[in-house]
Amino acid sequence: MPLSPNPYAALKEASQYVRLFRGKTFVVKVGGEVLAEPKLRKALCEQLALLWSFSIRVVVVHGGGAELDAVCEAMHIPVQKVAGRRVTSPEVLDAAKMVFAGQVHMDLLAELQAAGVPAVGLTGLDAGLVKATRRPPVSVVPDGATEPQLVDYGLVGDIEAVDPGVLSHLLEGGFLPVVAPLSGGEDGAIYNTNADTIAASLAVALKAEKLFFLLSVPGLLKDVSRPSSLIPHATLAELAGYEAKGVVSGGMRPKATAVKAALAGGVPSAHLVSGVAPDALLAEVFTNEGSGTMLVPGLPEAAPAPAGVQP
Ligand SMILES: Nc1ncnc2c1ncn2[C@@H]1O[C@H](COP(=O)(O)OP(=O)(O)O)[C@@H](O)[C@H]1O
Ligand SMILES: CC(=O)N[C@@H](CCC(=O)OP(=O)(O)O)C(=O)O
Repeated sequence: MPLSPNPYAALKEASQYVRLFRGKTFVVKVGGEVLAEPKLRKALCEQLALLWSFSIRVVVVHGGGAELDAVCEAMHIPVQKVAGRRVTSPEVLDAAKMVFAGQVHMDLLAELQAAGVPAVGLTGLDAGLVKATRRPPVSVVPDGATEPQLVDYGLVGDIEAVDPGVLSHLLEGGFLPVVAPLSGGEDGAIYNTNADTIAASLAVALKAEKLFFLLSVPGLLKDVSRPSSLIPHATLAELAGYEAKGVVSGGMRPKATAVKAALAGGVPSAHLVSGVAPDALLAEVFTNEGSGTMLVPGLPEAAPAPAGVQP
């Protein structure tokens, strides 16, 4: 929903949220089309720059799954995903290092610099930010199946601990950290860890006010083929209901798990927002109506009504 057409009313509406969120931490996960398409990436970085300029402490976690698929295909490396997570052979991990800590990472940093933001790039290995152990074979129900199957995800890291110290230092210094989805093992190993999972763990460790997932779709949809079936609010219980009905599939599965972990870990709200619709992130932060799906642990509270402005 756009802000009021009256510029002063719009300013008043937004200023309530600016006051509310100044000095608070937002973790923003960016993936999919938003990363790949230069115009969308630029538009996203301009929105992030605005949040940063209002003294909101922003941490970006990026994915790059689609870019890694393309590189693997070009290198004739098989691509296999189960329940939205990648099976990672040593060859896939080598490509993941190039894509996640290289191409995707640099392009995002360059665009943030262009938007006037002092962005600093890190992976989960920097200063022990994301510590992981290799995932043992696990029982998973693949999309469309009813029976679980034993899956060995290979060099995929399950997060054991996060040490957000380096992020806190950067945020204190006014920098905007950008984290790539690679994690480190005790033994010097490097693992591939889903970016949604890293974003949720960092949001909990940083006591973030909000966790955002920017998507190619408008938010959580009742029917993934109908963008108009957007679910504007959901509680954890309602999310569990949608999962049970099979509404949540593919890349939305790790996101649903990440949302549950973040809310259970004390993050007050998680937001599934379009990275494609113009200024959808700003609309989610600065308007009463929002633009995507807001997920909260219990019943959604009424949005704080700005004094003097009708919701
Ligand atoms: N109920 C749902 N609502 C919205 N998207 C869904 C739903 N179920 C499955 N999806 C799929 O999940 C995708 C989001 O995950 P993904 O594309 O992996 O994002 P990213 O690459 O940003 O992590 C959507 O593009 C959509 O195809
Ligand atoms: C283990 C696992 O699935 N890792 C992900 C990490 C990248 C990611 O999460 O990218 P998106 O957010 O763009 O999907 C992968 O290899 O695709």
